[in-house]
Amino acid sequence: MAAHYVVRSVDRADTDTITALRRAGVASAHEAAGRIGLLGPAVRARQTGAVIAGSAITVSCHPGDNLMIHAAVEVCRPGDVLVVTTTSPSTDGMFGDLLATSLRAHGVIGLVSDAGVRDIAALREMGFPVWSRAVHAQGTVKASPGSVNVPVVAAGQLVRPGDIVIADDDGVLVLPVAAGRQVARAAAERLANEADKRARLESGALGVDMYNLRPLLAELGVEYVDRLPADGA
Ligand SMILES: O=C([O-])CC(=O)C(=O)O
Ligand SMILES: [Mg+2]
Repeated sequence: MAAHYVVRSVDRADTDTITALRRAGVASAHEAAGRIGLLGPAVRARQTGAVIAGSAITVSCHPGDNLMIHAAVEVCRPGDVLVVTTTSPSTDGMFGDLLATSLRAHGVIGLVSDAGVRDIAALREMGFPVWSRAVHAQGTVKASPGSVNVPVVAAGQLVRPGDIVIADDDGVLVLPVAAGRQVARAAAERLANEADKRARLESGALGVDMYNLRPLLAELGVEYVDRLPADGA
């Protein structure tokens, strides 16, 4: 039989790095990281406007069974984000407002789940942000073993315990702790640079000039014409 573990100790990123990455948001941090780390878009925000960043507590559950989510609560620390996966695909509603209440009591700031959530109105009402593959009322049991704080794969993305999780309306990004500071710095630079670009675009500047794209378009054989040539070619 496979071994199952609840691992208590997790190496987390420092608070300043996590705060800087939350400010950057998913898209900028993802670019700054070299366009890596995103979960697939099937795991999406179930509310509007929530932005979180924290340390991953990972949970590997049997499909249709939330036993290990309950087991995970006591190893969480304030600022953590619970990342739930199942060992085969499942959209069952294994998480709802009761589990959210329990997690919040232990300082957890949000849930990322490769499975389903339910009680979505109550979750929105209480302001506990969730990113999930599905919203589905299907009930689950507490019967099968799994693990807490082992590496998992969520929506195609490897997540290790303690990884930095950033989530907002654009999706969910996961970064290794070791990369955090450098990505936070690069993201801050990007944002400063974007402020300048935004101002220029606002005043009517064209991207093709700002980014010097006209030579590239010409090199790629893109021709400017007043009307489509008669043969359409
Ligand atoms: O209890 C469950 O199975 C999941 C749920 O609905 C909750 O956490 O409120
Ligand atoms: Mg419920």
